[in-house]
Amino acid sequence: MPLQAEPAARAIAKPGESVEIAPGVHWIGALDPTLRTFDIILRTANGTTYNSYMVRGTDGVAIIDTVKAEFADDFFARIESVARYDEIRIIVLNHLEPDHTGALPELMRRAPQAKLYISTRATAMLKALLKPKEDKGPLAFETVGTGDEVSLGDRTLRFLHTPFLHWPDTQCTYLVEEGVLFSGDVFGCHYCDTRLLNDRCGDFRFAFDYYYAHIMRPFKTHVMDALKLIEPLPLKTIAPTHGPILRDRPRRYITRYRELSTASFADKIGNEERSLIIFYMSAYGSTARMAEAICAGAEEQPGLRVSLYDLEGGETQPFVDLIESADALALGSPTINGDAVKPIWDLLSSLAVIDLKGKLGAAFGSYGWTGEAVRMIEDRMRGLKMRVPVAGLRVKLIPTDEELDECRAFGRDIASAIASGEKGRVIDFAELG
Ligand SMILES: Cc1cc2nc3c(=O)[nH]c(=O)nc-3n(C[C@H](O)[C@H](O)[C@H](O)COP(=O)(O)O)c2cc1C
Repeated sequence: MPLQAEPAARAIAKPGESVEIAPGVHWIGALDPTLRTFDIILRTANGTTYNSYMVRGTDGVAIIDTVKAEFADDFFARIESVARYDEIRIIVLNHLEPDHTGALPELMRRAPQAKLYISTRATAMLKALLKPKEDKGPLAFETVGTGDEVSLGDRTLRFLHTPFLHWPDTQCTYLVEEGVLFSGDVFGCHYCDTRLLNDRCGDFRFAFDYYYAHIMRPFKTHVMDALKLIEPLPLKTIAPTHGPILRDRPRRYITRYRELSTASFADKIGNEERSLIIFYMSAYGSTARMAEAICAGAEEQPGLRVSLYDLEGGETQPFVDLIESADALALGSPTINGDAVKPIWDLLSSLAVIDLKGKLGAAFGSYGWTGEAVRMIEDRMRGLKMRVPVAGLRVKLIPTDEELDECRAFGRDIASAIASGEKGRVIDFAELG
């Protein structure tokens, strides 16, 4: 049974109408059902929504987040169906991503008396976003952190500092009296359904997990910190900025986030040993022979599990979990037209969702005349904040017996670098903020 069966039981998002999702709390967002690719990297099956909310108290109105600029007309029409602009005292921005701040400048023009509430980390971003003009006076905004509150008379908005979910400036906002958590992109997903509510719309579980995997996964440790703040809250509804509003058993989604954030592959299967994974591509077999010799050399190190994969025709996606729990990654590519081959780049780009900082990287490959691939792979590894302690190994055309000995030595050197490094890495996002 839904906890919040009324008043939204029969709600459906219609043009120009808001939807009441809890007493005095209205959805005033926008639907984008034809979208199929979001932020270049994400696919969506049936579009997305830009959820924005209005809270009415005895002492005025608050707007929580806005919508993407192209959908501003829908947003303003929905506001006008439930409030006058001169009633708006508070505008909360849970993070400043353009899909939730596109309509902000126009909202500020229509409701100039309203004050903005943002996290401290959002200050510089807000100024960059709005480019305040000296002659128009200072921006009316206040920075807030965990536990800070703002009152609407009989309604209280309390803020939770939840940085990096998934922007540095992310915060969540909790409506104390109704137990509604306005969670920003946290617990959101790209799924568009006019029925809006999780117990009424279609099955979106795949979209929920997919969104987590691509958007929240890089910030697992921050997800865990945020859950510590969110879990103790009495909750009736989670109101995210994308996808269904989670009013039916909202705690299921918190539990799911905890599951997805705690269980790394290594945690699930146990990983006492250190691990090196070698991936390679080879057109004529030379880089393959190097890879086998490197594998043999590395295997001489006790307590090191070495895996060897030919990327030919293979998918890179299944390897992402494996790489996340490995200590080191060695990539082998021949130089083809002055570059490493595409599957190697595909593998490297698929790793953007995991934290590679401090993980050990090494590169090798056969070449004919210029041999750029190895250096390029090493540069990319460093760009991903991996350590590259052993200089890359190149062999001209077919490796000789002596060169295969060098490959074995290269494998041993990688193994010793793994053995001397510390297992387990500390994720430090401070420099990003
Ligand atoms: C289409 C093609 C383009 C190539 N381009 C380069 C190149 O730009 N620079 C270079 O050093 N070698 C180049 N080579 C030579 C390969 O790197 C060399 O044959 C290497 O030994 C192949 O390694 P493999 O047996 O692991 O495939 C090229 C080879 C082919 C077939």
